[in-house]
Order: sequence, then C-alpha cells, then structure tokens
Amino acid sequence: MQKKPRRTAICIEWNKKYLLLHSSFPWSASGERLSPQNIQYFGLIVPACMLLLGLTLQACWMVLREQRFLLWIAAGYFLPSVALAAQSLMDNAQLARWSMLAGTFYLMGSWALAHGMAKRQGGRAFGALALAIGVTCMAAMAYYTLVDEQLWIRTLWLNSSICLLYALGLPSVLRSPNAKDPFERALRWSYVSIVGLALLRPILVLNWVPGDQLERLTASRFWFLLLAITLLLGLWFMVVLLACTFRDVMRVFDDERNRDPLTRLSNRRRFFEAATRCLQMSRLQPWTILLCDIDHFKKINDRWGHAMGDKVLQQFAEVLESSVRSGDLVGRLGGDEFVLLLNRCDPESAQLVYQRVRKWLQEQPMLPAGQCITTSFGAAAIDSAHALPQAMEQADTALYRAKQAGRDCMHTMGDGLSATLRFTPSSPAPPIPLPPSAGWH
Ligand SMILES: Nc1nc2c(ncn2[C@@H]2O[C@H](COP(=O)(O)OP(=O)(O)OP(=O)(O)O)[C@@H](O)[C@H]2O)c(=O)[nH]1
Repeated sequence: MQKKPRRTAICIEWNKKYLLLHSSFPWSASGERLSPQNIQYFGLIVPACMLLLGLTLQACWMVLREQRFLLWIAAGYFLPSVALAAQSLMDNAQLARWSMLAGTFYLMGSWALAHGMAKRQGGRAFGALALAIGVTCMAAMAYYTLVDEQLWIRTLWLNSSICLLYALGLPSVLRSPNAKDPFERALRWSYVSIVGLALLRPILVLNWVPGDQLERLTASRFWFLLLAITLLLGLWFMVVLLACTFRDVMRVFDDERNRDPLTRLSNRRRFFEAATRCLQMSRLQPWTILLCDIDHFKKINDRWGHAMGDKVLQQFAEVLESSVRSGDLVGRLGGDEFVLLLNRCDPESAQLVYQRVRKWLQEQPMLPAGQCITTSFGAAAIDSAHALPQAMEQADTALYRAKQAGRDCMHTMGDGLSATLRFTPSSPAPPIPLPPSAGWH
C-alpha cells in the first residue's frame, strides 16, 4: 500500500542533533514516492546549475578578454559538473568502474579553480606539484581498484587530493594585496570555505552516512544535502567573484577616464571634481590653488628627445606628490602644466611648498650631466567651490607674472596681494604645519 506523503520535515540525525533536509523529500508534490531513478534525475539539477555557472563565467570572459582567470574558473565549474552528473546517475558498481575517469575530471576541475584564483591574484598554483598530486591519486585509485572492491577508500583518496589541489591556490588567495576590501575579503573566505568543504566531505561521508546509505550514496539524503551545499557555495562564490571582477574592470575604466596615463596623476576632469568636493568641506579651509609649469620644457624635448621629456614629467609629478600633504590634490592639466589644491594652507604657507619642490629639484637633478630643471609657480587664495574658475584665472595670471619675472620663482595673487618669491637655497624649507591626522606621503 502506498504510504501517505509525509508533511513533516525530514531530518538527518547526528549526535542527537537534527538537520532539516526538505519538507517533503523524497515524496513528489502529488504524494508519490520518488523512485531511485527520479531521485537520481533530481540530482542532475546540481551539475546542470554548475554547468550554467561555468557558462556564465565563460560568457563574462568573452566580454572581458583580459580577465583570463575567468576561463580557468569556468573550467573549475565545468569539469566537476560533468563528473557530478555522471556520478549522480550511477550506482556504486558503476561508480567503481568509472571512478578513475570521474576522478580525473574532479581533479582537473579542482586545479583549474585553484589556478584561476591564483592567476587572478598574479600568483601561481604550483602546476608541477598539482601534477604530482594528480598522478599519485590516480595511481592509488588504480591500486585500490585492483585490491579492494570498496569504494570508500578511493573516495577518500580522491577527496583528499581535491582538497590538496584547491589548497594550492590558497597562498596566492591569502596574500591578496587588497586585504581590507570587503569584496576581496568575501571572495577570500568563500574560497577558504570551498577548501574547507572539500576537507570535510570525506570526513562526513565516513562518519555521518549510515552504513545502508553508503551502499547507494548518490541516492542518499546525505548526498542531496551535500549537493545543495556545494551548489549554494558555488553560486555564492560566483556572485562574489563576478562582483570583484566587475568592480576591478570599472576601476580600470575609471582610471583610464580620470588619470593622466603618463604621470598617473589626476587629469583635469578628476582634479576639478575632487577640488569641488574639497572646497565644500569648510573644515579644510583656507585653501590655495597653485599652478606650476616647468621652465623651457620644450628645450628639454628638443635637446634630449621626447622620451627624456616624458621621464622628467613623471619624476616631476612624483616630486609634487611628495611635497604636499596626503589630503592635498595634485593634477596634470596638460603638457608641462600641473595644478595643486592645498588644504588648510594660505598663499603665504604655500610658498613653503614651492621652496620644498625647488630644493628637491636642485638636490636631485633630473637631466643628464647633473643639470637641474626649474619651475615657475602661480598661487591664488580660494574660499569656496564657486570661486574655483576665478581662482584658476588668478593663479594663471600669477604664473604668467612668474614667467615674466624671469621664471624659477613663485608669484602670489589675491586680496590686493601681488608678490614674487624667489628660491633662496640658504634658507631650508620648513615643514608645513600639519593637522593632527595628516602625514607626508
Ligand atoms: N615629452 C613630452 N612633451 C610634452 C608633453 N606634452 C606637451 N609636451 C611638450 O611640452 C612643451 C611645452 O612647451 P611650452 O608650453 O612652449 O612651454 P616651455 O617650453 O616650458 O616654455 P615656458 O613655459 O615658457 O618656460 C611643448 O613642446 C610640448 O610639445 C608630453 O606628454 N611629453
């Protein structure tokens, strides 16, 4: 007689604890008990989902060709999904016959995932060691196929090897440079969970699955629970991975849009956006805009070539960045013209930045045969974001005056002030008074 469908939860008992598996499994919605085949077909849902996840990653790689690690991670989904599908359809006798082939797929998939993750972090997943683990595992499985009919010992070998292969990606994953980024942290811990699950799997199979269910493991409740966990973890891992990948790609786009490719300083657009934001924070006032231009830069290009000119621009950008406080803004407007927004700094204190830059340029000559470059600075005070265009004009006029005054000097304008300052090598540049939290680059 057909039993009534159970409406209560099915539990797995372990150490007197009960784990909810499914509210009606293995009963169909109409109350029929699912046959072992049906249960097996039901088990195909998980490999099918993993296949789809792999396809999604491959599609992402086709859009983001630079991100080659996506292909490896896609393989990390594809290969085990094939083995899992086959495994879900087989009984233990068939599994024993095909264990070597299924094992190869699992092992290759595990290493592909580890390699993809290591590649993403610019590391490596020790290919030679992975090969050694794979060959040892295969040899052990072949040996136990001959001497021991039981599947569990091969399962143990396979799962331990899978765990080791996943672990090969861990050094690179744990060495991630963006350790504080929440997305990176989520990705790192998801990967660690995958390694942990691979480690737990054989232990759980041996300790948790009742003897009668071991006979037909792939139709057991334990197997379905394991599949569900694997799928959820795989899904979660992919979501986090794609979020990180798109975030990285957007950062690259953002950089290309907003940074000067030669000096890596903010370009005109980003500088003005950032300056507008700074000028809205009253705690940062007073502010000073500084425009600076390398003197006779054209002659450097003409005499030593554009490559040398580019090098000088890059080094000069570094000098500017290291001469201001961490909250100050530095940008390249174009050619040999740079702009700075100094927070908590009036034009008088801004002279110290000029002195510091000038001293640096003198002490570390950038040109061949020890020749130094010189620069001209134009400074103007600014008191709000609205005043930015006028302050820029004023600083530009000041820069023009500095050029007219014979270059290698700084001209300051604003509040009826118009003064030229020339560098005096004997006077050491005193440091700018720092706010309590700020520090030098
Ligand atoms: N190497 C290099 N040269 C650049 C770059 N951008 C602009 N230039 C050159 O920089 C030179 C700027 O020259 P000018 O604006 O006349 O200024 P200058 O020669 O420094 O003269 P003053 O500003 O009057 O002292 C031009 O010859 C540009 O071709 C660049 O990215 N790399």
